[in-house]
Amino acid sequence: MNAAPQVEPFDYVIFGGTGDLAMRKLLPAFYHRFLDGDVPDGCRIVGTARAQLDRAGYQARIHDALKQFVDHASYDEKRVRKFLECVFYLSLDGSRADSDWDGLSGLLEGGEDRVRVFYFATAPRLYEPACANLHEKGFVTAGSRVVLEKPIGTDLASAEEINAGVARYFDEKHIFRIDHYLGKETVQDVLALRFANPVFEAVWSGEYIQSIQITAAETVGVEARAAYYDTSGATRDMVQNHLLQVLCLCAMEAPKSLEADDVRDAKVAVLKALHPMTDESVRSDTVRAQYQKGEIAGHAVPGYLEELGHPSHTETYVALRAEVETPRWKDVSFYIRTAKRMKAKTSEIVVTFRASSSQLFPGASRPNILVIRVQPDEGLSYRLSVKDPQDDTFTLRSAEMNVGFPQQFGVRYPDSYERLLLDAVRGNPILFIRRDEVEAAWRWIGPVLDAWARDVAPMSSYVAGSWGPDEATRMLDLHGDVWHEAMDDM
Ligand SMILES: NC(=O)C1=CN([C@@H]2O[C@H](COP(=O)(O)OP(=O)(O)OC[C@H]3O[C@@H](n4cnc5c(N)ncnc54)[C@H](OP(=O)(O)O)[C@@H]3O)[C@@H](O)[C@H]2O)C=CC1
Ligand SMILES: O=C1O[C@H](COP(=O)(O)O)[C@@H](O)[C@H](O)[C@H]1O
Repeated sequence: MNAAPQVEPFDYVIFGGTGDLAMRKLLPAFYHRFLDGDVPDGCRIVGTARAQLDRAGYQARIHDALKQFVDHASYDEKRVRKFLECVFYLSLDGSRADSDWDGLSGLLEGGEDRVRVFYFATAPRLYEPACANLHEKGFVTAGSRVVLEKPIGTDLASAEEINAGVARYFDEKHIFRIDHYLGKETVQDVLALRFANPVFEAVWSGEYIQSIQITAAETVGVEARAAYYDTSGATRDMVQNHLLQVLCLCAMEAPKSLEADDVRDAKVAVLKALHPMTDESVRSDTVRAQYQKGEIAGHAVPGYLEELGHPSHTETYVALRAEVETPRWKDVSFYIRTAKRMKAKTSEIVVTFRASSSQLFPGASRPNILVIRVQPDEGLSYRLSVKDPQDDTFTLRSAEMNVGFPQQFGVRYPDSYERLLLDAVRGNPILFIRRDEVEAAWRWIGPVLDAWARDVAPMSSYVAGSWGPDEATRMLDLHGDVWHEAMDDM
């Protein structure tokens, strides 16, 4: 049962309402919230983009998108038609003052206090001019707020510029910088696991933990998003935002409370405690690579450069080793890895504990390993040592405790956007990123990107459908660690 407060009717304006994100994620997420009764009568969802399209044409596109992206069990033709009644479309160029802002006024309901969310599902260069127009045309009211998609900028300077630009028109408390990884239930579970379970709370430090790996592996290539991706790469697309946020949740000290700013203070403290990257550490502690042609699930797939059709220095794979310089994390390696065209789609956090110091079973026990399966198959597993039942001596054997959350709770695990879209309506910022977090993350990752741009470390390659380049295996080997997929041999 949802314990969050019911919302009053709201207006939600999606800039970029015809784009990939809106069709694949935002509108299906709204449909799910509608099914749950969280989009009450009187709500308006207004898609905007420059394309000339009428309302019926837009509704037809969404209809197709819901057929494609909503799971079979949740798709109900009658409910879809009802949901589409609250959807409108306006051809609007957010960057132009002479665009149809009056038309937008005409589509919105209510007065000053009605919640109006302006969601920017567009390239970040639109954020400031569109905010300026919203301000100029009188849309900035007590109940209005903006949601900004990532990436905020391509480096620290551009992020600062975008943040400052938006801040001219909206207070920080009305700016919701979305990071959909924070909306994932299993990412939020990191807090519950760490701070609601004394067993884990007690061992969550370098005294017991040897390393923490955070992986987001995808089987897809860059496909229709090639133009965007080639200017971004895996590090800007996934590490600067999603994976550093996950690292913060794994490494932070207990926040004073679950108030948004206490949690954000605790996260930003981690970002500031990351050991700065130098050219030397970029050489030893980073690996970047591009996929070459290969096979995924029995299908031949082209290499990145073939897919792109031109030369490129953009990485589709990145692995990094980071250190958090706080007493809690002395001598602990944090590994972050993400890539396209890997062997399997999986996002997970893998905690490797130090070997037991007990003399009773010298050298016999394998490390305990905790795996938080972010997606798919959301859940937890814990590998521990038990006595081998087939041996009369005290020989040890590994056993696994495994919890699958959807099975345990008998619920569908929602897409992260379902939670985040409504949190913006409720004005609850806990799962959104504060300005200083974005900038601290760029401050840390920037030197890696700069060093790569100067070719301080080489670009490697990996076969599509593999677990990445050998260089990444060697990077861990130097610290006595192995990637999760190779741990069965540990
Ligand atoms: N797609 C994804 O999976 C993810 C995307 N994001 C981020 O979301 C944002 C959007 O991505 P995505 O949907 O893939 O991009 P798309 O290129 O698919 O869509 C961009 C949208 O913006 C509209 N648009 C462009 N210029 C303007 C303008 N001046 N005024 C109003 N609308 C405009 C386009 O329509 P038109 O050209 O008709 O104006 C289109 O609807 C990006 O910042 C991306 O990084 C973040 C996470 C995941
Ligand atoms: O933000 C992004 O995330 C997706 C991966 O999200 P996930 O929830 O499926 O793990 C990634 O494909 C995309 O390139 C990136 O922009």
